[in-house]
Amino acid sequence: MTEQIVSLDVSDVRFPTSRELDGSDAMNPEPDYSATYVTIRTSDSAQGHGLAFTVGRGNEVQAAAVAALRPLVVGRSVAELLADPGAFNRELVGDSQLRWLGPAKGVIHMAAAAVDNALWDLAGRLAGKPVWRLLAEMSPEQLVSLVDFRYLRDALTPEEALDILRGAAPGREERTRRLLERGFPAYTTTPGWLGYTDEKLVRLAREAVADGFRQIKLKVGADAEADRRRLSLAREAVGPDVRIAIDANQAWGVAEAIDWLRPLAPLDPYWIEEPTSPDDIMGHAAIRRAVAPIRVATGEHCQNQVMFKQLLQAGAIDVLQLDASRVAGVTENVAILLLAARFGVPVCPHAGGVGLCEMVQHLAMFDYVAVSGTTENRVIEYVDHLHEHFTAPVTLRDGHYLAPLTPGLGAELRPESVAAHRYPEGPVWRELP
Ligand SMILES: C[C@H](O)[C@@H](O)[C@@H](O)[C@H](O)C(=O)O
Repeated sequence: MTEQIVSLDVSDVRFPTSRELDGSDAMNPEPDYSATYVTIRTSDSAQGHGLAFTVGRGNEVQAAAVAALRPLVVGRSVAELLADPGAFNRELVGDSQLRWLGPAKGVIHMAAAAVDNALWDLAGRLAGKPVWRLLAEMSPEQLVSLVDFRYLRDALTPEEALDILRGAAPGREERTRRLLERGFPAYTTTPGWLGYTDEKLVRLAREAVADGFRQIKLKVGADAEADRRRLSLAREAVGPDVRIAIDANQAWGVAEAIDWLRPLAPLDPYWIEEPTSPDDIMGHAAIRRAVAPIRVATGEHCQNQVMFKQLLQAGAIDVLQLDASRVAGVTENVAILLLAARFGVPVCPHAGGVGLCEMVQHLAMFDYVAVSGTTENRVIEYVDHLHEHFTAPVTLRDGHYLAPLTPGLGAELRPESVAAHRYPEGPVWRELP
């Protein structure tokens, strides 16, 4: 393989979801879903696609950050990059000038995610495999070579990572067979947005159960009395056996979270998600101790593998919600899956955004086949927004994600959708009142 990467294109694509869906939560009253959409092309005309999910105006800043990574990518040999994706990821994250903007956090880290994911998409397409399968067929040694252990060794050594992967190796084929047959369990956030009326919430909750979901999620944190009412309506609608997770999107301080959750406890919420600042590790630990048996979940705004390491070391979470575009792509997520396995904490990926369902399914499925080896207490989030814009949208059956078979990572947007939603010149935006 002598090809080179010849271009890296960045598009600012935005969907006016706040007007269409009212998909609001306590911290995002106008969530226009946006994607900083990345396409890398090789001299042989192969392509790889990645994206960073942002909300509305945030996409402007995000797109500029991805463009700043261009010199690290264009002109590089494809063979060299694919031979050692771990080394390439360390270059993206460790660039001696851009790391000043992080290091390894925020907009510049999400830019690295979009580029890393585009490279994995390219790798999957060249191999003719979906990325979950590409990863699941790599040797334990190859997988361990993806991980940057520099700041992880006190919690996870390369030897321990190898042991986890070698321990899971014998069952890989059987689990792949089961995955292809049944898919991976999902939960749905579709009924639970704050902007929905009680009637809509009840109708969508019932529909979710009829569609085979065994868990739904409700947004909370804006109005304590409304939360109690909505949770009891949802509980009545789904019955005692379907799990109801609740998500505060960082609305509370630590003591406030504990107080707010007390009257909700009799309604048996399964987990409380993002109860407080995503950076507050000790705060999450204190909330977890106070609200058990309600589980504490977080991760969609967790900046990097070092923060996840500390959340795990501090015993601060029961559920780890990795995100495809927040940390530095598939490569860093492999490290996070290994950390979670080391601590025995289930991974339930965050997917409430554009393109996240399409990407995170690969990570959860790889985890099942080759890392944790189980789907017990593991569910991938599903939200029914915007899948029609993707060339290979997710498929759900009976509350399960079916394993994707299309080569790559799934982040490719349909060219017509990009043209229509490009900001600000796309017709969808020009025609809005
Ligand atoms: C603005 C977004 O829709 C968020 O509300 C969403 O990502 C959410 O936190 C989730 O857990 O799905």
